[in-house]
Amino acid sequence: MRSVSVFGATGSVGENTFDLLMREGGASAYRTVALTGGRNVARLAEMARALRAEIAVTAFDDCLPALRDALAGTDIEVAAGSAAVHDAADRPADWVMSAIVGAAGLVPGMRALRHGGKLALANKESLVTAGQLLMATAAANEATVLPVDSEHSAIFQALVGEDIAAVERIILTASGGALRDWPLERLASATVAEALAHPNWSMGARITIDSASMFNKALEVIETREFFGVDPAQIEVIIHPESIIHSLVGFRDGAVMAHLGAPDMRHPIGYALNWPKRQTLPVARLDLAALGGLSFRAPDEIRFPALRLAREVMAVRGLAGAAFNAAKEVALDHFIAGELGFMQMAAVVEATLNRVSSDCSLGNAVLTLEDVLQMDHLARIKAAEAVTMVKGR
Ligand SMILES: NC(=O)C1=CN([C@@H]2O[C@H](COP(=O)(O)OP(=O)(O)OC[C@H]3O[C@@H](n4cnc5c(N)ncnc54)[C@H](OP(=O)(O)O)[C@@H]3O)[C@@H](O)[C@H]2O)C=CC1
Ligand SMILES: CC(=O)[C@@H](O)[C@H](O)COP(=O)(O)O
Ligand SMILES: [Mn+2]
Repeated sequence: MRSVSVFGATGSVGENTFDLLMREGGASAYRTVALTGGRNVARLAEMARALRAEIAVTAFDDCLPALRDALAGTDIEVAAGSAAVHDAADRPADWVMSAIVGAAGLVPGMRALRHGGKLALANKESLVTAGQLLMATAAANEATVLPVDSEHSAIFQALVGEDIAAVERIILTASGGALRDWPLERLASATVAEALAHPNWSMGARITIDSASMFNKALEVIETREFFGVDPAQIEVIIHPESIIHSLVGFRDGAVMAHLGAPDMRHPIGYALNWPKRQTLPVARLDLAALGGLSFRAPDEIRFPALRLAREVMAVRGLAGAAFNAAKEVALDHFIAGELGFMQMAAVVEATLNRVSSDCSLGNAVLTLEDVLQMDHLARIKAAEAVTMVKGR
């Protein structure tokens, strides 16, 4: 029986993963090693009972009593705290879903890779912050990293049987997010609720807001560079409001392979779960006649400064991705808390990169996980200063 673990089980990707595991037979088809969550311990306990997990872990110490109560009378182990989440990744599993949101997902994914096996990677922040290290760790341990981000799964599928050296360009599609049709001058006043109204995808709050600011696409451009090992100049972004084409690969003979499908994360998750085979998945089938047409437009980098910043980060590489992601997370926290305007998020990220690079060289090669975690910590301090500076302008 195949063994699985799901990190971030209670989130949007986690729920979709759980749905597929249950449809494919649940506890009679899979041995579930570890399930982790955050504050939603009631749901974590429900999932752990349904899949008869060996251990359920909440990332937050104060949630332990509630998790223990919810799993009383079962033989499921419980634990709490970020160290317990990391330790859960030391329990070998054949297939591990990395779906914690943010940089908090990096260490569990890295620890899981030490056992070989398959890492289904939704946590794009792992590649943005530590791409070279993560891919080297996977190679050293003969582990397979399977992309779950819809664009990267699409590219991965378009590359089956192809030589990466024959790739001329990779075209990432972007919905443009909730505010894509707003006039530029109105964006500064966008509220959290407005940024959360994604036109096509149902996702966690943080990625949904990142989608509206295009920080999500900025992270994905870097993720593409790190996962596929292509040159940044080969990566393009195109706004495709329908989110039906999930990305495209252009080859040196002029052919362009596109991956199409309904916007449903159970496709890329199911592909990673069943890889290298394909199984029947419960996703809506495309009706092209009903769709009628697909549209595209070039992204505007004034409207979406995150895309320009991603290019700058890729030019430096090294620890710049860790600083960029940490600054983005701090800026997003302040936007969600109502303390920063929508367009001020990019200003905070840019100011943070400037502040960090005046103190140390971001372009240093990433040597260890500790280097990345230290940069993450430093950039959060600098980002908090940048928030004060940007708010005072
Ligand atoms: N949602 C989507 O469709 C897609 C998501 N992704 C990526 O997948 C990842 C997950 O996204 P999504 O599912 O939307 O996120 P959600 O916010 O919906 O879920 C996040 C998960 O992480 C847990 N969590 C939150 N904070 C911490 C922490 N500090 N330590 C450990 N666990 C924590 C949450 O627990 P709890 O809720 O119990 O508090 C939850 O289980 C992100 O990296 C995102 O960019 C990529 C492509 C598509
Ligand atoms: C489903 C998925 O992979 C998300 O990352 C999605 O791509 C977000 O949509 P945007 O294209 O709006 O960023
Ligand atoms: Mn995506």
